[in-house]
Amino acid sequence: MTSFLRSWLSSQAPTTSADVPSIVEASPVLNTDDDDETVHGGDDAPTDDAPPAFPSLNSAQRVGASKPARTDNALPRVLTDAQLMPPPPVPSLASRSLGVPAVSGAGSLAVPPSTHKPPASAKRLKVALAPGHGPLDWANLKRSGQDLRGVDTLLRVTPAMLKEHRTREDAWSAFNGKVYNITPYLPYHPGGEKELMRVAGRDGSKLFALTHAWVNLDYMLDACLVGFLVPE
Ligand code: HEM
Repeated sequence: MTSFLRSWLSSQAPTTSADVPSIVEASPVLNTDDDDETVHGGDDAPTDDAPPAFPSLNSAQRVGASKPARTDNALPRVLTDAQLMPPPPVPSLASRSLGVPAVSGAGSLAVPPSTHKPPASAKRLKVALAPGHGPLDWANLKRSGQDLRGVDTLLRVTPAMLKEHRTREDAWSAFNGKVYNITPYLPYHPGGEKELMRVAGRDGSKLFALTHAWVNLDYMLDACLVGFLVPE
């Protein structure tokens, strides 16, 4: 196209300087020639404001647009069962692995390791109480109004008097200045009769405090109070 214009201009008769160049209306120029010459501005550029062809005539967009487009009326293709992806297998409980390796790192959802370890010293052991001899049964016995003291009135008990009551059928013991008849409580003691009989006929305050100071002895044996420990 450019070479054609040049040859055309040179073939024209020379003009005088007085000649007024005429403005030629040019239509948008589309570079459809086979040659690779391009027009980018310069004297040969089109002088009007017509936009270039868009998309370009040889663009991929125009090529794609030549394909038949789907109309709105076209129904979507329904896939058959064979064409669909098969569903995942149903997880069976039997195939689940229970031996999941434990993750010990922080933030893990794994069950933390058990802290229920047996105590280092197995000195204090509870015994199996006979049926009907649980803590509630003892509480019910105390409320029953049954005489658990074995005495008519509260006594002043000396250590010598205390020493005389040291059999299973007649056991007294002193705890923190108070003397109790421990015989009724023997079958209810969670630590067993044998342990409790260790303090029969004597002051058991020290042993009691060493064993289970948190036990509310005064409340548990209030119905068994015999008297108060006094010096000889
Ligand atoms: C008459 C006074 C006593 C009362 C009222 C009494 C009461 C109790 C109670 C309520 C328990 C259960 C504690 C618990 O579950 O935490 C217990 C346990 C026990 N008591 Fe006594 N006790 C007495 C005296 C003694 C004495 C003098 C000994 C002697 C060595 C003793 C040895 C034990 C032992 C070994 C246990 C079981 C272990 C344990 O609870 O961990 N108790 N006693």
